[in-house]
Amino acid sequence: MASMEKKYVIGVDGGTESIRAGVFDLAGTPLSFASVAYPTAFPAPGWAEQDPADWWAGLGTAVRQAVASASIQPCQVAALSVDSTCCTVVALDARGQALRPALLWMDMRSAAQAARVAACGDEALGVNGGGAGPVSAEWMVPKVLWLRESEPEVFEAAAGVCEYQDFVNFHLTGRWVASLNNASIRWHYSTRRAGGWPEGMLRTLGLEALLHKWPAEVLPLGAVVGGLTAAAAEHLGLPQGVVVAQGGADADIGMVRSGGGGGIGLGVIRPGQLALLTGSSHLHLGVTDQVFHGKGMWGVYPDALLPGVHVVEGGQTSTGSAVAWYRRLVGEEGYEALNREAEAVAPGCEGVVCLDHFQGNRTPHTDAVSRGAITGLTLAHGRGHVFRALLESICFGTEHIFETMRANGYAPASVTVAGGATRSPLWMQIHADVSNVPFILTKVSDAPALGAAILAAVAAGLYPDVPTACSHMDRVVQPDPQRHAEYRRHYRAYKALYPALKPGFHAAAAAASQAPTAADAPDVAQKQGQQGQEQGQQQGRQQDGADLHSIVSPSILSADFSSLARDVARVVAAGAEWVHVDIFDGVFVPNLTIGPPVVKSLHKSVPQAFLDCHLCVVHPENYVEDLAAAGCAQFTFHIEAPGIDFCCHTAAALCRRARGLGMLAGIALTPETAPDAVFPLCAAGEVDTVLLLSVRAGFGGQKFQPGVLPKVAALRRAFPVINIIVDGGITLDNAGSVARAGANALVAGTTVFAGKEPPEVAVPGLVRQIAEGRAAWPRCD
Ligand SMILES: O=C(CO)[C@H](O)[C@H](O)COP(=O)(O)O
Repeated sequence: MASMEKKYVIGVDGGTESIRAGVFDLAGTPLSFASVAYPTAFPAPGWAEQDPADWWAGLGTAVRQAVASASIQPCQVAALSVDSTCCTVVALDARGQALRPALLWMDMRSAAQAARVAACGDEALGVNGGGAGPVSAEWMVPKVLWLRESEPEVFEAAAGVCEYQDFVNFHLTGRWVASLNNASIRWHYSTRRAGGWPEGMLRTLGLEALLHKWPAEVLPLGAVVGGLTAAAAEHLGLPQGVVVAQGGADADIGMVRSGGGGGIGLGVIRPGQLALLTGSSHLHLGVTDQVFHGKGMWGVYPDALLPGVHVVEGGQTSTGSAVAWYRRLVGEEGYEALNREAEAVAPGCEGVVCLDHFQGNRTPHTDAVSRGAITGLTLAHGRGHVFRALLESICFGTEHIFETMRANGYAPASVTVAGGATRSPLWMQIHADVSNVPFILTKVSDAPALGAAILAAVAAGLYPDVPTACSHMDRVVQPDPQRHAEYRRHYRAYKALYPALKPGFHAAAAAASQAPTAADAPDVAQKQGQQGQEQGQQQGRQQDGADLHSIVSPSILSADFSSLARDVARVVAAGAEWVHVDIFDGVFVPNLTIGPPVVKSLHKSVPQAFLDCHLCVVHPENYVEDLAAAGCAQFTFHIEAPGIDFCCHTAAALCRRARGLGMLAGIALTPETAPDAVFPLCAAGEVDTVLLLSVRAGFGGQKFQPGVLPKVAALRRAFPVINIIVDGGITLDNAGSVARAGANALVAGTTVFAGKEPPEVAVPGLVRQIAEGRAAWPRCD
């Protein structure tokens, strides 16, 4: 029985599976823990939702139980603090009730929105890769963007948008406040920016309204949020007014540790230290006093932990959850049998190699649609091989994160690990062996609850500040050099998996993705793009296997720009079904041409022209709405363009946006790119037209490169009813052979506008050649 004068603090850890409350004395010694589990719904692949009412109910029960089992009186509780999963987003009404289930941190539905956020070019992106990204679907802004686009009525109705953490603090104290920790690492908030909020980014994304929905106040870790309201005190079984301290993201809080005699949290707050927080996921949080950015890692987030203490982050989204998934799949209640079987298997699992991306990859790839895989199976393998291979894949994933951090100049000097994985000596040993660093295991594995407790103690004035040093580690797992050398080989096999499987994952995601919603089509385009929309539906889109057209698309690059409308009207009258508009930005190609204003004028002057716009630009996603509004009828962008980066999922999302605005969607390939790059998109029906460049992009009047012909043939063999258009160096002499290879559409600039024959001869001549070439295609009936 604890003495009546003593004061205690409560640390609450709102996790993925459950909410846990721990009662601690001021030396950081835990007296009791209680936890209440809650369900997660997975309504669609990659989605994950929770009911905030479950968090609140669980909090009350867990705190009451923890206090009761600690055998202390409620009046002895001086303060409490809550951390939570990060970034679990919830939309609230004015009373703080959730308007829909919360989007759990691991929810990846906003992958397309994340790509758009990454492409918005705002300075607030600088915190990741110096602006090069990534932006994860896990984060606040993509999730809110999804909400606004997919459930606009919920977004409109929301009086508040916040995280789990803020929801709980609001109900505990009545104060509407965000955590500096969460806001810095997941909301693009920065202490280094006047006002802190990413206002420019929100404006660019049309999300200004979010500024009024987010909490107006931001408090650092350990600051006093307020006292328990009467209702909250009743719910928790504690006195009214008990101090509530600001918490933050569970893993970050787990890094915090008290000094003097401590044992709270992990104590990872010195430069060079790295905390590995394990649970359903792995989170790797390195401490640095330098602000730097690099590819494949998140942050560095300045002041995210404590003033002057910056965090560099890596993470794996499904680790403990993947292991638990397999255990349930093979019908085991616990891990004993599986551990025994895995121990009997040699490192490398006799060729079984897994990929640990069951819920996407956080770092270094930040790929929401990557998936888990078990490869190398033979009939000789058993459960132990697969289980060990899963454990190894997670350790390899961690090593890949460390390798990326090292490449960016941050080498973890020590790894302090906490959480569920520490209960498996086998797993810890594999981790140490794979990464060749000692893994330090803490005395107390529930680091987040402990970290929250120390914040509560500071807020209650029981400590002057968060101490900076202490290490009460009780076990170090040393790497074995021989096994490490052996694992290097298996690590290479693991690293080869993602690049090999990525095209398949992206093709599957593109195939599974849904049709565009009404929300994808902003008003502006609906108003102004109507005509292009109708044209898009009538001209050239191949539906239900209908016959392809023989299309000539004269490139206005060779037209007389002083009389552009006249030239365009002339070629249309001559029989050009499309008119090719080359939009070059001087960056993706070494030439600068025209943009949406010229398209708009052309559309106005020659409304009957089907404007076949070919964007040789970086970040084509930035122009889709403007071009639709201008009257573009076909939106063709390069798969190689920065912003698309060969990612079929991103490309599919852009095609859907274009189609949602009434345009045909085209994907262009430079001469260097193999046609397979667009096969998944064509197979998924996302594309109307594939444009194959037969010259280097940038200028008209170049010589046709026949290397394009086998690409045309391969594409046509695979996709008999898609538009294939060849662009560059087309003449009346070579058009027939290009069409014979499989093209049903040809771009021709010089030949039509500046050739030997006038457009009235050249256009019908080219159409004829295409028709004749197509007549030679093998019939498939
Ligand atoms: O600019 C181009 C490539 O980037 C094109 O090749 C142009 O659209 C076609 O011109 P031409 O028929 O004279 O080769």
